[in-house]
Amino acid sequence: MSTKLETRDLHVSVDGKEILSGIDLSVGGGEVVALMGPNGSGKTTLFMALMGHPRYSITRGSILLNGIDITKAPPEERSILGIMMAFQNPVPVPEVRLTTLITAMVNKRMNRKITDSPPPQVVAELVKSVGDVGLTQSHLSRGANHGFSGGEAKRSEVLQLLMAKPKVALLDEPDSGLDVDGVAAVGKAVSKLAERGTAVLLTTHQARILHYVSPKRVLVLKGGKIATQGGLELVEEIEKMGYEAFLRR
Ligand SMILES: Nc1ncnc2c1ncn2[C@@H]1O[C@H](COP(=O)(O)OP(=O)(O)OP(=O)(O)O)[C@@H](O)[C@H]1O
Repeated sequence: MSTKLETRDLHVSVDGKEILSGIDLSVGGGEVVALMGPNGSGKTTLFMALMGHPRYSITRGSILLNGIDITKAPPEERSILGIMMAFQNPVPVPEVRLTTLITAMVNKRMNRKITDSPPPQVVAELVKSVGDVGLTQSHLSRGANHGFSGGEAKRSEVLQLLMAKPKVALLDEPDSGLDVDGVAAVGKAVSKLAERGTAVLLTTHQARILHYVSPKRVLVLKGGKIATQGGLELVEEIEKMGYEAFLRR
């Protein structure tokens, strides 16, 4: 069955303050939906709520995965159901080598013991994917994201998604801090994820990555609400006008 993630009238508060006020969205397997909006409009808040972060309280509305209400599901359950997030500021995990982390995720997906050695085809795929995202084998043997440059950490997050093959991928500004080649590499990797059937929601402030991922829809958030939605033409308007004028038009 093809994946479908939906939110209905989603209201989210942080520390008692309402940040999102009635978000309705839907993203299906194989689709990319881009989320844009000025700083502070609520993009990260939406992703944290979708992941089930306990600080983000859902005060009204629901989150559905393939029609099943997961609004109250703990983060571990959402992860097991196949929802995975790449963070705006990836967290270093010095104690766990990147290769160990990726092997554990792949083993979990394949219902193997998480400490098992990966099968040869997975090793071959990992070697290729490391090259595709512009990292090197030496990054694999370092603590995950530990001492990685900003751009390397973003590439590492996308590498993890490529290998974990989640049903739903939430990418929070996957292009921030990346050089031109990095945006191309990450853009192509995100596109590959969608081609393989993952439902992709991504936030960005730049048009460039969207030319690689061809989003089905672009949603523009303002003050915790979807102000408008459409196609890539919205991105061109935002680039030309800036958010203030765009949202006033
Ligand atoms: N504990 C809190 N109390 C009050 N406001 C908060 C709290 N936590 C977050 N906010 C506010 O929620 C709003 C949404 O933040 P969020 O990080 O979701 O925005 P964003 O759209 O991802 O922004 P950016 O583009 O800058 O990454 C911001 O205005 C932020 O200051």
